[in-house]
Amino acid sequence: MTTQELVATGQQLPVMEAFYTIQGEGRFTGHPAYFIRLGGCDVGCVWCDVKESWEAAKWPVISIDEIVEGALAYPGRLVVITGGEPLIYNLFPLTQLLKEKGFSTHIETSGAHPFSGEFDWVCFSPKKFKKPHPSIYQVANELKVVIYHASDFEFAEEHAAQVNPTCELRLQPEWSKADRFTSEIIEYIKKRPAWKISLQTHKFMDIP
Ligand SMILES: C[S@@+](CC[C@H](N)C(=O)[O-])C[C@H]1O[C@@H](n2cnc3c(N)ncnc32)[C@H](O)[C@@H]1O
Ligand SMILES: Nc1nc2[nH]cc(C(=O)O)c2c(=O)[nH]1
Ligand code: SF4
Ligand SMILES: [Mg+2]
Repeated sequence: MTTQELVATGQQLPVMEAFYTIQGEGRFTGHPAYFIRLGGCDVGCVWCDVKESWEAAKWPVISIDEIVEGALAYPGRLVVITGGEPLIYNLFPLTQLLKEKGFSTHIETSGAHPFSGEFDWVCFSPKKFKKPHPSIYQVANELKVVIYHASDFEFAEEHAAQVNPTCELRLQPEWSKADRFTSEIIEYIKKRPAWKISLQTHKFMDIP
Protein backbone atom coordinates (compact mmCIF):
# COMPACT_ATOMS: atom_id res chain seq x y z
CA MET A 1 0.00 0.00 0.00
CA THR A 2 1.12 3.56 -0.62
CA THR A 3 1.62 5.98 2.29
CA GLN A 4 -1.54 7.77 1.15
CA GLU A 5 -3.54 4.53 1.39
CA LEU A 6 -2.05 3.68 4.80
CA VAL A 7 -3.04 7.13 6.09
CA ALA A 8 -6.55 6.70 4.62
CA THR A 9 -6.97 3.44 6.58
CA GLY A 10 -5.54 4.97 9.75
CA GLN A 11 -2.57 2.54 9.91
CA GLN A 12 -0.15 5.45 9.58
CA LEU A 13 -0.72 9.06 10.65
CA PRO A 14 1.11 12.40 10.33
CA VAL A 15 2.45 13.28 13.77
CA MET A 16 3.53 16.83 14.49
CA GLU A 17 4.71 16.04 18.00
CA ALA A 18 4.10 13.70 20.91
CA PHE A 19 4.94 14.57 24.50
CA TYR A 20 4.30 13.52 28.08
CA THR A 21 2.88 16.38 30.14
CA ILE A 22 -0.01 17.39 32.37
CA GLN A 23 -3.46 17.79 30.79
CA GLY A 24 -3.89 21.54 31.16
CA GLU A 25 -7.56 21.99 30.17
CA GLY A 26 -11.02 20.69 30.85
CA ARG A 27 -12.30 17.80 32.96
CA PHE A 28 -8.91 16.05 33.29
CA THR A 29 -6.88 19.15 34.16
CA GLY A 30 -3.96 18.11 36.34
CA HIS A 31 -3.76 14.50 35.10
CA PRO A 32 -0.48 13.30 33.59
CA ALA A 33 -1.04 12.42 29.94
CA TYR A 34 0.80 11.53 26.75
CA PHE A 35 -0.27 13.93 23.98
CA ILE A 36 -0.25 12.83 20.34
CA ARG A 37 -0.63 15.89 18.10
CA LEU A 38 -1.63 14.90 14.57
CA GLY A 39 -0.76 17.27 11.71
CA GLY A 40 -3.46 18.79 9.49
CA CYS A 41 -6.39 21.12 10.12
CA ASP A 42 -8.86 22.77 7.73
CA VAL A 43 -10.86 24.75 10.32
CA GLY A 44 -8.75 27.92 10.37
CA CYS A 45 -9.45 29.50 13.77
CA VAL A 46 -7.97 33.02 13.73
CA TRP A 47 -6.76 32.58 17.33
CA CYS A 48 -5.48 28.97 17.04
CA ASP A 49 -2.51 28.46 19.35
CA VAL A 50 -0.97 25.76 17.12
CA LYS A 51 -1.21 27.13 13.57
CA GLU A 52 2.01 25.35 12.62
CA SER A 53 0.00 22.11 12.79
CA TRP A 54 -2.34 23.01 9.94
CA GLU A 55 -0.36 21.71 6.97
CA ALA A 56 -0.38 17.91 7.23
CA ALA A 57 2.37 17.43 4.62
CA LYS A 58 4.91 19.15 6.89
CA TRP A 59 4.86 16.29 9.40
CA PRO A 60 6.33 12.78 9.30
CA VAL A 61 3.88 9.94 8.68
CA ILE A 62 4.32 7.34 11.42
CA SER A 63 2.88 3.84 11.89
CA ILE A 64 0.43 3.40 14.75
CA ASP A 65 2.76 0.75 16.29
CA GLU A 66 5.50 3.33 16.53
CA ILE A 67 3.10 5.96 17.93
CA VAL A 68 1.92 3.57 20.65
CA GLU A 69 5.50 2.54 21.42
CA GLY A 70 6.22 6.21 22.15
CA ALA A 71 3.35 6.35 24.63
CA LEU A 72 4.43 3.09 26.33
CA ALA A 73 7.80 4.68 27.24
CA TYR A 74 6.10 6.72 30.01
CA PRO A 75 4.38 5.50 33.19
CA GLY A 76 1.06 7.30 32.58
CA ARG A 77 -1.74 5.36 30.90
CA LEU A 78 -3.80 8.30 29.66
CA VAL A 79 -3.38 9.37 26.04
CA VAL A 80 -4.84 12.57 24.56
CA ILE A 81 -5.12 12.66 20.78
CA THR A 82 -5.17 16.24 19.50
CA GLY A 83 -3.91 18.26 16.58
CA GLY A 84 -4.44 19.87 14.25
CA GLU A 85 -7.85 18.34 13.79
CA PRO A 86 -7.52 14.63 14.64
CA LEU A 87 -10.92 13.62 13.20
CA ILE A 88 -9.60 14.29 9.69
CA TYR A 89 -8.23 10.75 10.12
CA ASN A 90 -9.72 7.33 10.78
CA LEU A 91 -8.83 6.94 14.45
CA PHE A 92 -10.15 3.37 14.95
CA PRO A 93 -6.83 1.53 14.38
CA LEU A 94 -4.80 3.84 16.67
CA THR A 95 -7.35 3.94 19.50
CA GLN A 96 -7.99 0.16 19.33
CA LEU A 97 -4.27 -0.48 19.67
CA LEU A 98 -3.98 2.02 22.54
CA LYS A 99 -6.86 0.32 24.36
CA GLU A 100 -5.29 -3.12 23.79
CA LYS A 101 -2.18 -1.78 25.53
CA GLY A 102 -4.23 -0.55 28.48
CA PHE A 103 -4.51 3.18 27.77
CA SER A 104 -7.45 5.44 28.46
CA THR A 105 -8.07 7.33 25.23
CA HIS A 106 -9.15 10.96 25.11
CA ILE A 107 -9.63 13.30 22.16
CA GLU A 108 -9.58 17.07 21.70
CA THR A 109 -11.63 17.93 18.63
CA SER A 110 -13.55 20.65 16.86
CA GLY A 111 -15.90 17.93 15.57
CA ALA A 112 -15.57 19.30 12.04
CA HIS A 113 -15.15 15.81 10.53
CA PRO A 114 -17.10 12.55 11.05
CA PHE A 115 -16.39 10.92 14.41
CA SER A 116 -14.14 7.84 14.49
CA GLY A 117 -12.26 5.85 17.13
CA GLU A 118 -12.78 4.24 20.53
CA PHE A 119 -12.59 6.97 23.11
CA ASP A 120 -13.12 7.07 26.86
CA TRP A 121 -13.46 10.85 26.81
CA VAL A 122 -14.45 13.18 23.98
CA CYS A 123 -13.78 16.88 24.44
CA PHE A 124 -15.71 18.78 21.76
CA SER A 125 -14.68 22.38 21.09
CA PRO A 126 -16.93 23.65 18.27
CA LYS A 127 -15.77 26.46 16.00
CA LYS A 128 -17.59 29.17 14.05
CA PHE A 129 -15.00 28.78 11.29
CA LYS A 130 -16.19 25.29 10.22
CA LYS A 131 -19.47 23.75 11.26
CA PRO A 132 -19.27 20.57 13.37
CA HIS A 133 -20.32 17.26 11.78
CA PRO A 134 -23.62 15.98 13.31
CA SER A 135 -21.93 12.76 14.55
CA ILE A 136 -20.12 14.59 17.38
CA TYR A 137 -23.15 15.72 19.42
CA GLN A 138 -24.13 12.26 20.74
CA VAL A 139 -20.59 11.23 21.70
CA ALA A 140 -19.28 14.43 23.32
CA ASN A 141 -18.54 14.00 27.05
CA GLU A 142 -17.46 17.59 27.42
CA LEU A 143 -18.31 20.75 25.48
CA LYS A 144 -15.48 23.28 25.77
CA VAL A 145 -16.23 26.57 24.05
CA VAL A 146 -13.45 29.15 23.62
CA ILE A 147 -14.58 32.70 24.38
CA TYR A 148 -12.91 35.24 22.09
CA HIS A 149 -15.84 37.58 21.38
CA ALA A 150 -18.98 38.60 23.29
CA SER A 151 -21.10 36.64 20.76
CA ASP A 152 -19.34 33.40 21.74
CA PHE A 153 -21.56 33.00 24.83
CA GLU A 154 -24.58 32.63 22.54
CA PHE A 155 -22.64 30.24 20.30
CA ALA A 156 -21.86 28.19 23.43
CA GLU A 157 -25.56 27.99 24.38
CA GLU A 158 -26.51 26.93 20.83
CA HIS A 159 -24.14 23.97 21.14
CA ALA A 160 -25.12 23.15 24.74
CA ALA A 161 -28.68 22.71 23.46
CA GLN A 162 -27.51 20.02 21.00
CA VAL A 163 -25.25 17.80 23.13
CA ASN A 164 -26.37 14.97 25.47
CA PRO A 165 -27.81 16.05 28.83
CA THR A 166 -24.84 14.31 30.55
CA CYS A 167 -22.27 16.34 28.58
CA GLU A 168 -20.22 18.63 30.85
CA LEU A 169 -20.25 22.30 29.83
CA ARG A 170 -17.16 24.51 29.97
CA LEU A 171 -16.16 27.98 28.83
CA GLN A 172 -12.47 28.63 28.18
CA PRO A 173 -11.08 32.15 27.69
CA GLU A 174 -9.09 32.57 24.49
CA TRP A 175 -5.53 33.05 25.76
CA SER A 176 -4.88 36.53 24.30
CA LYS A 177 -8.32 37.82 25.40
CA ALA A 178 -8.19 36.28 28.88
CA ASP A 179 -7.79 39.70 30.56
CA ARG A 180 -11.08 40.85 29.12
CA PHE A 181 -13.15 37.66 29.18
CA THR A 182 -12.15 35.73 32.30
CA SER A 183 -14.14 38.06 34.57
CA GLU A 184 -17.13 37.95 32.17
CA ILE A 185 -16.98 34.15 32.13
CA ILE A 186 -16.91 34.08 35.95
CA GLU A 187 -19.99 36.31 36.18
CA TYR A 188 -21.75 34.32 33.43
CA ILE A 189 -21.16 31.00 35.21
CA LYS A 190 -22.22 32.33 38.59
CA LYS A 191 -25.60 33.12 36.99
CA ARG A 192 -25.77 29.89 34.94
CA PRO A 193 -24.32 27.09 37.07
CA ALA A 194 -24.67 24.45 34.35
CA TRP A 195 -21.35 25.84 33.09
CA LYS A 196 -17.82 25.57 34.52
CA ILE A 197 -14.66 27.47 33.62
CA SER A 198 -11.66 25.85 31.93
CA LEU A 199 -8.29 27.60 31.96
CA GLN A 200 -5.23 26.65 29.91
CA THR A 201 -3.29 25.85 33.08
CA HIS A 202 -0.26 24.45 31.19
CA LYS A 203 0.37 27.97 29.88
CA PHE A 204 0.48 29.32 33.46
CA MET A 205 2.85 26.47 34.40
CA ASP A 206 4.92 27.12 31.24
CA ILE A 207 4.91 23.46 30.22
CA PRO A 208 3.96 21.96 26.81
C1 LIG B 1 -5.29 23.33 19.40
S1 LIG B 1 -6.85 22.56 19.56
C2 LIG B 1 -6.58 21.00 18.72
C3 LIG B 1 -7.78 20.09 18.71
C4 LIG B 1 -8.94 20.50 17.80
N1 LIG B 1 -8.52 21.01 16.55
C5 LIG B 1 -9.82 21.51 18.51
O1 LIG B 1 -9.81 22.69 18.14
O2 LIG B 1 -10.52 21.10 19.46
C6 LIG B 1 -6.91 22.06 21.30
C7 LIG B 1 -7.77 22.90 22.21
O3 LIG B 1 -7.19 24.20 22.32
C8 LIG B 1 -8.20 25.18 22.23
N2 LIG B 1 -7.54 26.42 21.81
C9 LIG B 1 -6.83 26.61 20.68
N3 LIG B 1 -6.32 27.85 20.63
C10 LIG B 1 -6.70 28.46 21.78
C11 LIG B 1 -6.48 29.77 22.33
N4 LIG B 1 -5.79 30.69 21.67
N5 LIG B 1 -7.00 30.04 23.53
C12 LIG B 1 -7.76 29.11 24.21
N6 LIG B 1 -7.98 27.87 23.74
C13 LIG B 1 -7.47 27.55 22.54
C14 LIG B 1 -9.14 24.56 21.22
O4 LIG B 1 -10.44 25.15 21.24
C15 LIG B 1 -9.19 23.12 21.68
O5 LIG B 1 -10.11 22.98 22.73
N1 LIG C 1 -0.65 20.55 28.67
C1 LIG C 1 -1.47 20.63 27.63
N2 LIG C 1 -2.78 20.39 27.80
C2 LIG C 1 -3.58 20.46 26.70
N3 LIG C 1 -4.91 20.21 26.63
C3 LIG C 1 -5.30 20.32 25.35
C4 LIG C 1 -4.19 20.66 24.55
C5 LIG C 1 -4.23 20.67 23.09
O1 LIG C 1 -3.46 21.40 22.45
O2 LIG C 1 -5.05 19.93 22.55
C6 LIG C 1 -3.10 20.78 25.42
C7 LIG C 1 -1.71 21.10 25.26
O3 LIG C 1 -1.19 21.47 24.21
N4 LIG C 1 -0.96 20.99 26.40
S1 SF4 D 1 -9.80 23.53 14.95
FE1 SF4 D 1 -8.26 23.35 16.55
S2 SF4 D 1 -6.29 23.05 15.48
FE2 SF4 D 1 -7.79 23.70 13.96
S3 SF4 D 1 -7.48 25.90 13.80
FE3 SF4 D 1 -9.11 25.58 15.34
S4 SF4 D 1 -8.07 25.44 17.34
FE4 SF4 D 1 -6.50 25.22 15.73
MG1 LIG E 1 -2.68 23.26 23.19
